[in-house]
Formats: sequence, C-alpha cells, structure tokens
Amino acid sequence: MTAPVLVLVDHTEDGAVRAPVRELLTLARELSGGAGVHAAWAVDGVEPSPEAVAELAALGATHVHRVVVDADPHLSAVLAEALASLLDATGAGLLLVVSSFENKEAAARLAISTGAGVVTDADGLAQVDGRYVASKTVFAGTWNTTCAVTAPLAIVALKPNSVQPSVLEGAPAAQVGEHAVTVSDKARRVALVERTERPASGRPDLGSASIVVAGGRGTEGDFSVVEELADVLGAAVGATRVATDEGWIGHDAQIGQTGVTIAPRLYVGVGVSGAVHHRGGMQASGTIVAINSDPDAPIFEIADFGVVGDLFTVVPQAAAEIRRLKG
Ligand SMILES: Cc1cc2nc3c(=O)[nH]c(=O)nc-3n(C[C@H](O)[C@H](O)[C@H](O)COP(=O)(O)OP(=O)(O)OC[C@H]3O[C@@H](n4cnc5c(N)ncnc54)[C@H](O)[C@@H]3O)c2cc1C
Repeated sequence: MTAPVLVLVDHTEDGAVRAPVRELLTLARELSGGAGVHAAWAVDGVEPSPEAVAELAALGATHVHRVVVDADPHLSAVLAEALASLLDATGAGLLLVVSSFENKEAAARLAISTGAGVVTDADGLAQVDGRYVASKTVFAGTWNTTCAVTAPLAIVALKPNSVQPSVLEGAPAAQVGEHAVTVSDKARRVALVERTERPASGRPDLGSASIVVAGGRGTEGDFSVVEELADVLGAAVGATRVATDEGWIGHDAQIGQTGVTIAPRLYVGVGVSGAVHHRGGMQASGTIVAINSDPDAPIFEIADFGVVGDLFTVVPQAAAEIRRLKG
C-alpha cells in the first residue's frame, strides 16, 4: 500500500517547527513509500519561513501547504474542516498529528466527518498487510496494544518521543503552495475571544520533553532541588497531584491519570510514591529513576534505577556530579 501521507505541522509563535513534528515526518517518509509527504502549515498569523520550509524538506516533506483558513485554525472544528479539505486535495491515506489535546479533538471531529479510523496516543505505527497498525499503551500503561485501522483513511496522533527523528541526506526542495479553505457556519459557532500566553519557564514543554524530573509530596513544597536537577539535565519539571493540589507548582505540571501523559526517554521521580494514578501518566517512559527514602515505595516496582535516600541529600549530590561530568 503506498499513499501520500499528510502531516500537521505544529509550530511555535516564532515560526519554529515543534520537535515532535520531526518524528512525524521521519515516520511519514517511511510509510509513504515514495508517494509524497505533504506538510500542512495552518497559517495563524505565522507564515512558514524559508528556513522552516527547508527544515521540513530535509525531514522528507515533498510539499508544504500554507493552509489559509477564513477562521481561527486553533479551533478544533475549523482545523478539522481545513484538514478534511487538504486530505481531499492530496489524496492522502494517512494523517499524522502530534498527540496534543488540541490535535486529538480535531482528529476525532475529522474521523466522524470522513469516516476515518483514528488512533490517539499511539507510540508506534507500521504498515502490516496493507493496513496501518498503531501501538499504544492502555489501562494506565499496564497493557501494550496494537490497533489496526480498517477504514480507507487513517488518522494517527503520535505521542512525542516515539520515533528517532532523522533527516534525509540530499533531500530535494519541497513544493510550497497555498491551500485556501472557507469553513462552514457550523465550524464558526465557537469563537476564540481571548488568549493568555503562559509565562515561558525556559524549560522544555512537559508533554514532549525527552527528560522529565517530577517532584512529589516528599519535597515538602521545596521544588528548588527538583528544578536544580531538571536544569542540569535540560529537563522539564513535572509533579504529582499532591504537589499541584498543595499549590507547590502549577496544575499544568501534573503528570498522571488526571494530568499530562508523558513518555520521555528518561523520567526521574523525586519523593514520588508511584501511586497508580500517577503511574498511568508516566509508566511508558523509557528509563525510570526513583529517589525515595522508603525502600517499599511502589515506584521501585517499575523503576529501572532506584536510590533509597533522603532527596534533599541525594538530589543536590546527583546534580553536582552531573554538572562536574558535563564540565
Ligand atoms: C481520581 C483520582 C485521580 C488522580 N489523579 C492523579 C494524577 O493524575 N496524578 C497524580 O500524581 N496523582 C493523582 N491522584 C493522586 C494519587 O492517587 C496519589 O495520591 C498521588 O500521586 C501521590 O503523590 P505523591 O507521590 O507526591 O505523594 P505520596 O504518595 O504521599 O508519596 C510521597 C513519597 O515521598 C517519599 N518521601 C518523603 N520524604 C522524602 C524524602 N525526604 N526523600 C525522599 N523521599 C521522600 C515517601 O516515602 C513517599 O513514597 C489521583 C487520585 C484520584 C483519587
């Protein structure tokens, strides 16, 4: 089965391609079988720069579509209609999006309107016997499953850190074109009235970071040790619900069943017991390191490396040693 693949390009307000998009394009390149990789850039006031187009081409995009919609493309109904129109125009058999709340909502709407099969929170995707087969963990990370899309069109929302991104040596330039979309009145029933930018922490985004250091009740509200270790590792800072409920850190840092689901290459839990609701959001991490004073803490059941000790002693020592090794 060879069919063009469409990739939704998430970008920052500065016009930079977000890191997980590199993974989508790497995967799209393999799965398209040479039938073409179409990158969709929803113009939300930010245009794809020549540098961004060159980056997309190097990752395998054969076409870059400037999707110009007559409504706000950050609204899921609007984005779904814009992508439906582009799927039609490109004849793509697969749409790849980064698994974010915004994109998953658009994917669900799109699946209903197009009859596509949709898999969200996938951590892998392959072609098996002419079908797209995605892998994903379910039931709080306790089961690994594979889901085959049986509809002619597949939509897959891929979790960050699922694919090793790579560039294509000597990739040709991508064809850049405009795809204008007029959305229906139905899609205009919601209007975005206000947007407040979250103050930048300077650290990576929790949902897509490749290293996460999470703090729990054991920190007793002193997140400075967690932040110190995160900064020396170039990691995002996460937390348990206890820590966010106590107001020690914002709710957007909460990892778990009722928070963010993460799958970084490295997760470090600091004063985190490893309760089932927390594990549900981090169990799919590549390597799990736990620092806890209680040798019987449940997190040690899933940890690859564990340190039994007082976090206020262990973490500063670890940070100092990593800093020394880094020179
Ligand atoms: C419906 C529902 C949804 C939930 N959703 C979530 C969710 O999304 N995310 C989430 O995280 N929780 C969630 N919870 C809460 C969850 O059940 C746990 O209560 C919570 O994860 C525990 O957080 P904790 O590990 O910080 O605290 P605790 O379980 O109290 O663990 C603290 C750990 O710190 C260790 N410790 C203490 N002092 C030190 C020290 N000085 N040095 C080293 N270690 C130390 C202790 O040994 C202990 O293991 C949910 C609960 C419910 C009921």
